[in-house]
Amino acid sequence: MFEQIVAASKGKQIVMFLDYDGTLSPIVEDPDQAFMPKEMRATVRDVARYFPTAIVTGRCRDKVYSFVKLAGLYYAGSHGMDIKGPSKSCKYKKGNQGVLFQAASEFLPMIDEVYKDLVEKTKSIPGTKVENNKFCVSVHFRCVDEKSWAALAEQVRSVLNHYPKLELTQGRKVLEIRPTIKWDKGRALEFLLESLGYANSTNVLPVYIGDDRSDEDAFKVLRERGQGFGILVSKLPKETNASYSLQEPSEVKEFLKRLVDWKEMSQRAAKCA
Ligand SMILES: O=P(O)(O)OC[C@H]1O[C@H](O[C@H]2O[C@H](CO)[C@@H](O)[C@H](O)[C@H]2O)[C@H](O)[C@@H](O)[C@@H]1O
Repeated sequence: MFEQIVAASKGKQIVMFLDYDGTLSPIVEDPDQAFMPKEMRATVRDVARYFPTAIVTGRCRDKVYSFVKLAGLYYAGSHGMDIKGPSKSCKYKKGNQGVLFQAASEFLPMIDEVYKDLVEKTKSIPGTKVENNKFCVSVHFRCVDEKSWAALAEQVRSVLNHYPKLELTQGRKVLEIRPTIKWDKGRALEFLLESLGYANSTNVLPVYIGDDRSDEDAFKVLRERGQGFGILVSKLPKETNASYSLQEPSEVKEFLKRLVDWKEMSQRAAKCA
């Protein structure tokens, strides 16, 4: 896989898109404890030195920033509905990037309301955790007894019946509630490529690494564009639109390190030539 990606990048700018949970940080029981290992942070910092890099996540943007803590990156939170450019000087950044795009601002009051309703409705089911991700809400059932999963899903659906403008999708032991707008991680990827000046460019090679169903929207965009590569992080074989796979975050780190080493070496070689 590494060799193919490097070969395909000849004469092109690699742009890196990285999902957070299950990709940069191992899955843990408590979503508030999903810290990014130090070595991964250092690796992502190096990646961003050589390639425009974006974190694309279902999390609230501020929350994921509190885990990643790197200023030179793009952050697309709430499944890409909340996009911000690098906060420190960056060679790819055009002017003061600030908030670049918020796809669902009018949904904020509704999301706050549904969050409160879900907390109230699910509090009787032990282990449930409801997370407010600003433009979407996650209802976690990783710590819920399997016997109660159906009851929990039923409670969530009963709340959502009052919100026809919100929809339900499922991730890794999590029910995700989001606005029914035509926006997802795939659209966010396209938006970011455009913001970086690569809208219809053939001189770009986007690489998207992710582990969950919502990442499939981005893999699909890459496949349809016939451009770049999706890399699925999974221990098990799965139906996917990704081109390649890695088993776990530690393999993601090794792949990213290799990419940085290769870039450093080729820049050194170019200087000596
Ligand atoms: O797009 P992502 O960055 O992958 O976000 C998807 C969900 O990730 C988080 O939940 C997942 O990771 C948790 C921590 O390891 C784990 O406890 C949970 O079971 C996983 O589903 C995040 O907390 C959710 O809000 C995101 O929707």
